[in-house]
Amino acid sequence: MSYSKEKELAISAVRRACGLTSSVFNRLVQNEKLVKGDKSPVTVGDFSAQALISAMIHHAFPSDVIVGEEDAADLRLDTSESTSLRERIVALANEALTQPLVDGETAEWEIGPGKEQTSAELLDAIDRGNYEGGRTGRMWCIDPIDGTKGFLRADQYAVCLALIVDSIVQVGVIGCPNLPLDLSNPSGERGCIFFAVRGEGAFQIPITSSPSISPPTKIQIPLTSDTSKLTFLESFESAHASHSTASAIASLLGVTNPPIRMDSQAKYGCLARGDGNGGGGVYMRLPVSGLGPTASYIEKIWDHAPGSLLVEEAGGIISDARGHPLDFGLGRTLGKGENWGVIATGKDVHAKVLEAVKKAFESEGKTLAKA
Ligand SMILES: Nc1ncnc2c1ncn2[C@@H]1O[C@H](COP(=O)(O)O)[C@@H](O)[C@H]1OP(=O)(O)O
Ligand SMILES: [Mg+2]
Ligand SMILES: [Mg+2]
Ligand SMILES: [Mg+2]
Repeated sequence: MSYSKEKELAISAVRRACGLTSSVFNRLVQNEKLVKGDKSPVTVGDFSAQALISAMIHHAFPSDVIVGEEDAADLRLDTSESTSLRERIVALANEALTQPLVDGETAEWEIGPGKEQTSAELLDAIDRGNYEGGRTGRMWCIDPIDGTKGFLRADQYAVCLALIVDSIVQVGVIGCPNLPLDLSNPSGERGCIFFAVRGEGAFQIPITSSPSISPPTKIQIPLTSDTSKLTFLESFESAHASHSTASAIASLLGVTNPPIRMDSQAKYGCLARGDGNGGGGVYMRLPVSGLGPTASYIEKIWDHAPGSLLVEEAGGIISDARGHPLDFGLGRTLGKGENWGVIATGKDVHAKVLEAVKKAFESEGKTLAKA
């Protein structure tokens, strides 16, 4: 089955959301940030980008369901703080929704100029992301700002969108407004969109372009069997993934390149296009404490769905620390006790990396057997 309409929609929604989040960053004021129940931050950028993407999906594919990170409960409160946040979010989402189409966008299913949505419609669009997930059917998955802490630091973040059909990711798009097109030239042009459709390869385009304006660049993980040439791609935030276990694994593999520490699924884009020193990369995400059923954090599907397809289509393998595939059919998360971290790398070295993970765990007194 071809997913060309879904791909076009997803790229257009992600590009618009990236424009929105970049402009929000420049105008962000302190009281536009909330702290969620899990202590993580959420901004007007997260809410308005989810409203925008969800409204576009609903307009183009009204019967599809959506799993989105954010919900509008805090925006529906009858307080002055809530009212002013709501007004900002509605204005921002409408500004992005009604922007003129760029070359290659299809007027038939874009919302487009003159079609402002009401506040109620946009709050409902955010809450349409409340779907509980599951094994069957077509389901979109939105992380409107992945790496909100990076976003607030003016560092890396990503706007992430995937289409999952019967638990398999079929389309994945990751927009990275602050990522250099060429990581080895950090002062060069910034802003990349990565995209993949299952069976069709992985691609990068500049955020300022669209696939119909300039041909996308096909990207590939470099082939190598020499693990010592690998570059580790790790969370910037040491509370999100263990830097020390990653470093022990890197030593076992003979790695000498320093790790690239970066927020968000931008790491999957860097892995897929071969950033590092030409020897391929490893996305390494292991819990800070506990493992499997005792892990300190349960991974969410929106944090890995598009990245996993990008890696597979660029010639990589993604699994947990036991080598099990990620299961996107268990609900909104990768499953409590079902997922044991995330490890993604080129297919020639994946098995060797898993061997090193096992050894590193053994020396920490942990076992990969299910308790
Ligand atoms: N305690 C945590 N452990 C692991 N990941 C977390 C934790 N808290 C938030 N996250 C999520 O980890 C992702 C950031 O990935 P990375 O660590 O690779 O930069 C984000 O999705 C972030 O949520 P959010 O989307 O709200 O920023
Ligand atoms: Mg968040
Ligand atoms: Mg996220
Ligand atoms: Mg997020």
